Amino acid sequence: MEERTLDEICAAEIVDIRIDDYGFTGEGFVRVADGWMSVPGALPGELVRVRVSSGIGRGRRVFGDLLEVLEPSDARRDPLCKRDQVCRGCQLRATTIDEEMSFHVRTVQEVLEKFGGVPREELPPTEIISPQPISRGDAFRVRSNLSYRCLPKTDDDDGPGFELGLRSPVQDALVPMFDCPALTTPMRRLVTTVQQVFASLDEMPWDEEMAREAGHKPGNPPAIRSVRVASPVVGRGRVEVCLCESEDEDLLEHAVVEGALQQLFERLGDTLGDEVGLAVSTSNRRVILKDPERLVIPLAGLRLEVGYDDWFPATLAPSEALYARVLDLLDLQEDEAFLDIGSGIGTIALLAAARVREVVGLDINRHSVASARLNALGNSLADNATGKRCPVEFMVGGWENALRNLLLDGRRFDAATINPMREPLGRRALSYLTKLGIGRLVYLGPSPASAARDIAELREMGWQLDTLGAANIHPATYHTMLVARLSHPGDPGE
Ligand SMILES: C[S@@+](CC[C@H](N)C(=O)[O-])C[C@H]1O[C@@H](n2cnc3c(N)ncnc32)[C@H](O)[C@@H]1O
Repeated sequence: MEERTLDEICAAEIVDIRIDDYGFTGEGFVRVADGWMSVPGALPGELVRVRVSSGIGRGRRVFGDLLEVLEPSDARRDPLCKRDQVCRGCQLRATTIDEEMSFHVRTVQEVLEKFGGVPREELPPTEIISPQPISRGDAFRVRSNLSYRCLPKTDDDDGPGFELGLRSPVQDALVPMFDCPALTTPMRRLVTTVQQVFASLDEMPWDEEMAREAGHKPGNPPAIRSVRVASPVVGRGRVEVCLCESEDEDLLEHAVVEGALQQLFERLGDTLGDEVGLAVSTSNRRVILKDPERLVIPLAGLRLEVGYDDWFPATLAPSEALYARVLDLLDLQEDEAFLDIGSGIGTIALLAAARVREVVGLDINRHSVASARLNALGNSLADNATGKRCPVEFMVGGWENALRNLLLDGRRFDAATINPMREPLGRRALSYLTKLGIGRLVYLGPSPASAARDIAELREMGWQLDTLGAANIHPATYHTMLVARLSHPGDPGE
């Protein structure tokens, strides 16, 4: 606890301060006499020298930039990244693996106490779900969204004329990603190739700021907002050039046949290998410039095809560890029916199919449901022991409607998974679970706070929280996947 007030700290500009704790996003956190201070990159227990970098904001909080660690924590390690201080994409890169894991465990326990209404003494122990072994040098990310910026060219400047990378919260620059330690080797190679193609252009394409200044009018050159890159395997991947909004209805057609972008697409088309797809898109349209249109990712023994509109995991080995543990927790039996709620491209449903009698997946994204159906056809879903193929069905629908429709159709299930994005499902949707006969549930929550809110609702409906886990699916970052197994004794008369 820091005894100075926020006004005193702001007036001093540079302060030496002791970090109390972590904030929710992995930053160092200090309780001040009349508020809070957040210091990204500082660890609990450390004495650090900080430059105040913001005024007193909402919730009486100020931010500080870490200038020097005066007394380092035992949990501090070499971040193995030369851009750690300016990038901030990996908030836990300078901590030991043990510290990183205990951060995830704390996150899960804190949200359940705060938003889930579960007293600390009633929480089951929290297990860590992570690839084994994991080391500081492991890189896992197989997709990334790179912002684009055109740099003003001056006569005496022979720089590249553009930046492609992550927006830095610390400096006015994009952090290049070709040597990012979070990216897998296939990703680094593809990012390097894209970077080289941009560097070879005679003229740099417009960026978002140029488009904004020119007013998004028809006739203005199409401008690039970002470039999405994904590559799970060396030589296989896809590149999507995302354009800024414009009033030009034929923007995509113009982009492909005119000006600086035409050269970019031609060179990308010539340079990217046969198994790397290329597309150009605005927020509501996409043109495929080069096949393959679908990306194939090898995951947990499955061959999964992914369209441009599908969500798919950003990491492979950590996700495989997660899915393996989820299947264990479900404890599926061969005469059971299983429901995958938020099935995406079908991964959990297809993994469960080898163990049960019947599987249904549901998702609001019709593109993902189409991909999941394709993936059901493209993978062997037969039970190893009996050789019998389990019927797998995927349906399009929002949580509440889809669950109600299943109920109206007289469908019944024994076990389910829920894997939303970052929003809770809410009470009404969750109330259908027991009506559908579901007695065992594994909740995979990418937003631990939202998951905890749903768990609070479930507990009020008589569900019991059996086990808790913290999955480290984005190693070196603060992102925690909350994994909870719940069970319900069943409603008499249902
Ligand atoms: C994190 S992804 C999970 C995908 C899948 N379980 C997997 O592991 O590959 C979350 C999924 O929830 C779906 N979703 C989001 N909101 C939804 C809603 N209201 N109703 C149904 N599905 C929804 C998204 O389309 C997305 O595919």
